[in-house]
Amino acid sequence: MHTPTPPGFLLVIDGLDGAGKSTLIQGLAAALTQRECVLSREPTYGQYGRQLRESAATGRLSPAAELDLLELDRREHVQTLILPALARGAMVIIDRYYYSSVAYQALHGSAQSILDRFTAFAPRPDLALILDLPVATAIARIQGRGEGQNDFERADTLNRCRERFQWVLAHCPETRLLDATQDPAAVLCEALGQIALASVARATSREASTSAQAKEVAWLLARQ
Ligand SMILES: Nc1ncnc2c1ncn2[C@@H]1O[C@H](COP(=O)(O)OP(=O)(O)OP(=O)(O)O)[C@@H](O)[C@H]1O
Ligand SMILES: Cc1cn([C@H]2C[C@H](O)[C@@H](COP(=O)(O)O)O2)c(=O)[nH]c1=O
Repeated sequence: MHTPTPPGFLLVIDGLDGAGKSTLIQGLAAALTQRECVLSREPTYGQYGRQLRESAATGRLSPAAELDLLELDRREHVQTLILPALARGAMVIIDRYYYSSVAYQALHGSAQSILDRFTAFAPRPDLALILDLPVATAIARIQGRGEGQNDFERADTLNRCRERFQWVLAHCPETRLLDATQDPAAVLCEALGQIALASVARATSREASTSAQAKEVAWLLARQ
């Protein structure tokens, strides 16, 4: 006898500022109509996330304070939105996750230690697509939106972040590189293909993944 279908599917879209994450997520939400889709982003618009967003415009916090606020924000996000949505079987699509912390905050510390800090309480995605593109292209897109660049969006910072995303791709098996220089329709098509592959992989290892993810969700819920 089969165990029940695993609950939920956690999809993360991550990458540099201006890579096209929001554009891709809009396309995915329009295409993925078969099941409940919950869209979210980090930093969130909760109390801690708003403080982080304000600091990007008004002056960066110390690295330690930034990491502490990110942890508070992510813990609240996991507890109030991500785990409940996964538990009821939704597809949760997040614009940025702990890969961004490794990319941006690891400028001040080891990538592995930051990854360990967040994987200790935040569920591992079923699939994380890292949108990759040259920094000059990302900056041109940011400028094309008619916005100024904030402190996170300078070329030297973004070059180091791009290298850290390569580290993430090499160390996190659920991540896949997506060539973000393609036109938006091609990016969407490739993303849908990756989601289909990840869904099939889960369906074929149904019993193992059921117990693994269901246990992880239950364990994380119990610890909140
Ligand atoms: N594949 C693409 N090709 C060309 N332009 C794109 C592509 N995807 C998005 N854009 C454009 O690039 C700009 C940045 O896109 P978008 O806001 O989706 O990026 P983002 O990764 O969400 O950025 P941020 O992290 O800064 O919020 C927008 O003007 C968007 O229309
Ligand atoms: C999750 C997360 C985000 N950041 C930074 C990266 C971006 O510059 C901003 C968010 O801007 P967006 O336009 O809403 O994508 O926050 C970070 O430094 N660390 C993180 O973990």
